[in-house]
Amino acid sequence: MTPTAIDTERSVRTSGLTKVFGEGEGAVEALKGIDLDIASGELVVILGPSGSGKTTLCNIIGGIDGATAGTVEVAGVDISREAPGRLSDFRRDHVGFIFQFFNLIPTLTARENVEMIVEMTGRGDKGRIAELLEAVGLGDRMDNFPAQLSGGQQQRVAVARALATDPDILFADEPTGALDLPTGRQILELLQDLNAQGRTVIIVTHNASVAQIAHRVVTIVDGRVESSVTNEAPARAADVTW
Ligand SMILES: Nc1ncnc2c1ncn2[C@@H]1O[C@H](COP(=O)(O)OP(=O)(O)OP(=O)(O)O)[C@@H](O)[C@H]1O
Repeated sequence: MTPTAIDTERSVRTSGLTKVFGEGEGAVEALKGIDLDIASGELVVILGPSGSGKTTLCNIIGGIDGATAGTVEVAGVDISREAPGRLSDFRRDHVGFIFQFFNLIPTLTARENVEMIVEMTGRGDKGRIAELLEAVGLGDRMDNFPAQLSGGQQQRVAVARALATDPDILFADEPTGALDLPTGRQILELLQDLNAQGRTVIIVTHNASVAQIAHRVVTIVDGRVESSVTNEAPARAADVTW
């Protein structure tokens, strides 16, 4: 599989993005003026050491958190000054999240975990849930609870759940962090396939090997973009090792 061609249409643009947590002496300036453009259909890996601001950046682009200063445009919408209610509409309509520890509801089956998102958001098609779970390789495990599934299988449920609302942009925060190498690699293959189908994919990680599959690697250090490097020949996820 070859990674998808990049559409020139812009998916994300941040300008002077700043985030300060807390006030006074205890204030932490997590982002110190981030200027970043991500094209529609790009697979971007955001790399950086622990505490550099990766998750904060992702949360603001994804509409989970607000900025202190600067602007954030996603899919043509300036979300930096949106009220919290409007931000949740934006998330529902445009964004899918995949987290390191899966964040599944333990008392719901794989199928019900995905169904819940469709019900909550009013987006997506309940009739497509079985198809989505099959597409992530869980056709025969749909009626299992999270505790009956391996870590990799749980992460697949999380991917299916993120896809259920048909988002424009998929965010994955350390999607391989809790997984062993073969299983983590399978999740990366899944993300690379979804990108090849045209979705913008943003992966946050401190695992430098994951960067090999990216069209572009953005390195964040101490709340600033240290570098943005285009990868002329992204690796196939199946070939990545760490
Ligand atoms: N809610 C918060 N309140 C106060 N400080 C915060 C909050 N969230 C993050 N921070 C601080 O902001 C800085 C950036 O944190 P962030 O989680 O974005 O880093 P990261 O690069 O994702 O780290 P990691 O790889 O460890 O997850 C850190 O100094 C962190 O302690």
